[in-house]
Amino acid sequence: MSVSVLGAGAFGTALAITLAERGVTLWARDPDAATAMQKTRENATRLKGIHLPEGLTVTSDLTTACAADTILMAVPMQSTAAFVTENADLLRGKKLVACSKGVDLTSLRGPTAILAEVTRAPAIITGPSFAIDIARGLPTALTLACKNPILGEELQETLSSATIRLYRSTDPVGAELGGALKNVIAIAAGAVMGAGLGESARAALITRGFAEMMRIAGPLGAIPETLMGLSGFGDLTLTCTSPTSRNYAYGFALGQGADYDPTITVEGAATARAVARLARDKDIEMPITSVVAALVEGRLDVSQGMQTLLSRPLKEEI
Ligand SMILES: NC(=O)C1=CN([C@@H]2O[C@H](COP(=O)(O)OP(=O)(O)OC[C@H]3O[C@@H](n4cnc5c(N)ncnc54)[C@H](O)[C@@H]3O)[C@@H](O)[C@H]2O)C=CC1
Ligand SMILES: O=C(CO)COP(=O)(O)O
Repeated sequence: MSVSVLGAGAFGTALAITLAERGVTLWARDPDAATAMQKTRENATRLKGIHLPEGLTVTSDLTTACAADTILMAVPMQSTAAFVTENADLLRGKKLVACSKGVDLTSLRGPTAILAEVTRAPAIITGPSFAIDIARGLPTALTLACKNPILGEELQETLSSATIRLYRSTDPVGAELGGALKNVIAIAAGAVMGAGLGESARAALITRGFAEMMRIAGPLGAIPETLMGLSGFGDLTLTCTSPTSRNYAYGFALGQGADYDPTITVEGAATARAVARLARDKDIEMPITSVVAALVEGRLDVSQGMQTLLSRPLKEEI
């Protein structure tokens, strides 16, 4: 099975590094960046100081990259739909594995629904994993979800490595929702810490945020229990507690009233807005997600957001 990774950001590059032993092609859209990476054996903008092993070839030629039979899609969520439409002929019928986390703001779809336009059983790799940890060869466990159990097993074999342990699932919708929704809660957790509201408040937000994740999972077609695994609870734990997370760091900046570099990928910002719409359409209560959407859109500040959450009517925990 030949493998390519599309998208030479931090995560795409990290995944390609782990697959280099078996041979892998990494596609970067910028020809100059691709040439520099191939020559210097480093992705200096995203993973400075990490060596790109010999088995990893970088190209900006998409046709060459898409000659592989298995393709990992690591372009950010909000660019995925346009990318798939533009390159449908190259992607059609391939074994496609989504690697992004989020919900498309225009169509309100997750990555596997978008990939399903061009392939029958799209898979997803998701779970607690900072790109830098993967690139350094630190141990990581992730979920590999695919509706087709035979293809899921094949991908699990191909994409596991000495340091990445992949657990199989046949619920790609649940796996992708876990990864998408945890980023929204991570923004909230960061905001609480940035505003100095304390670790107890953060623990409450993580727990009530997880309740929201579970509440919307079933109505969106997921098996809710999937979100109790690596792709949901696991990634929620990592992202809500680490300043390495861009979503957490963005929330932290909001909490402090500080600026945040708009060129940094923060998937939870658009996803909060998309999920708030889905929740409204389906009449599902998601107060934390709604507050994060309002923070991102500048309709509330953190103290107003917290007041909104605290002033809700008292209720049973479940
Ligand atoms: N960085 C991390 O630790 C992890 C990231 N992810 C997910 O991976 C996805 C990608 O994130 P990162 O690699 O971290 O982002 P990044 O910001 O490091 O890189 C994004 C890359 O995508 C490229 N890109 C942007 N728009 C594009 C388009 N229209 N066509 C082609 N290429 C395009 C950019 O040039 C850049 O190289 C996100 O959904 C993120 O949630 C998942 C797990 C870990
Ligand atoms: O998804 C991630 C870890 O699993 C990376 O999180 P950030 O996108 O918030 O940096």
